[in-house]
Amino acid sequence: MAILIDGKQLAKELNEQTKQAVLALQQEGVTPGLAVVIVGEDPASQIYVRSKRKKAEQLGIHSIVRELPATISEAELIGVVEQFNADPSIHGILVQSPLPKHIAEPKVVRAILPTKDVDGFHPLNVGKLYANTNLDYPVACTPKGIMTMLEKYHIEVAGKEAVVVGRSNIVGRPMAALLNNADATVTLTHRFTQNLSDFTRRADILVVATGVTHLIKKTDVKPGATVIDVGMDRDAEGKLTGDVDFDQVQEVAGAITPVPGGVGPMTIATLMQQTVELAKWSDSRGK
Ligand SMILES: Nc1nc2c(c(=O)[nH]1)N[C@@H](CN(C=O)c1ccc(C(=O)N[C@@H](CCC(=O)O)C(=O)O)cc1)CN2
Repeated sequence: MAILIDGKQLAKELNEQTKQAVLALQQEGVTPGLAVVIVGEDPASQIYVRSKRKKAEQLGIHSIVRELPATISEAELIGVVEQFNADPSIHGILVQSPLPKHIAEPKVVRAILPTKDVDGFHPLNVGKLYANTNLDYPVACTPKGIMTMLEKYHIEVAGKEAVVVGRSNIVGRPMAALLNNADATVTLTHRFTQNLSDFTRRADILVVATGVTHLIKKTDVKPGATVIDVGMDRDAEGKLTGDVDFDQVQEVAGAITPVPGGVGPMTIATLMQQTVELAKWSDSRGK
């Protein structure tokens, strides 16, 4: 039976550390500030944004949520981002994804100042991640949170074979880069990968982020592997579930994350951690 990687508990611990870091910064006269922009009324996005606001408030982070109508133009949305770029009380800005179809998400992301890009999606920060520089820069929160989970559970990465399923800009691509930077041998698979199972069965660390309910079964997993499920799917009864068939896979995996209570809570905790880091870095630059 696999070890359960408890994201809820880890997030609690990380949030406590963040709370202490906020207090320390406040003693230096800096209150970290987070601006969250949400466009339209996607119910899941509204839940995530509400959780971000609530967590920021609990940790003493100044937070602004800007709710905009689905009809807003790309130029108007970029205008809102630019206002936050110029606001010295804001250290981290994020635009909740997905955006309505008429708005080009990459254009909006490029409008965020790289030094306030708390999601780590700006091409400059993505470039730093791929270049594996030792500079301070933000990284996409879900993969960064997963690296924290691996570290906290003492799961070795260097020299291991890691397979990432799904190549989104939010999870798959930055996840592969982080694992590569941590000296794993990484394979990034996607919807055109033939014989997916041939790859997943080689993985010591398997990260699955596809949005396909229960894509990964027991026979797709190497015995003893660490399995990280980033899926946020609904089953036939509307119950939240993942991309991994948890009941089956836990019988063979060495360690596994549940859904809910795995990666999700760590995404928000990492966002808070990174808001504080951006505030620290901006303070050290004298801005
Ligand atoms: N700008 C961004 N947009 C999106 C991101 C992101 O990192 N930046 N990630 C996802 C959504 N997301 C955060 O924004 C997110 C998803 C899920 C959870 C979470 O805690 N899930 C819970 C279950 C919640 C539920 O019951 O519905 C869990 O897994 O336990 C947090 C954040 C896409 N958009």
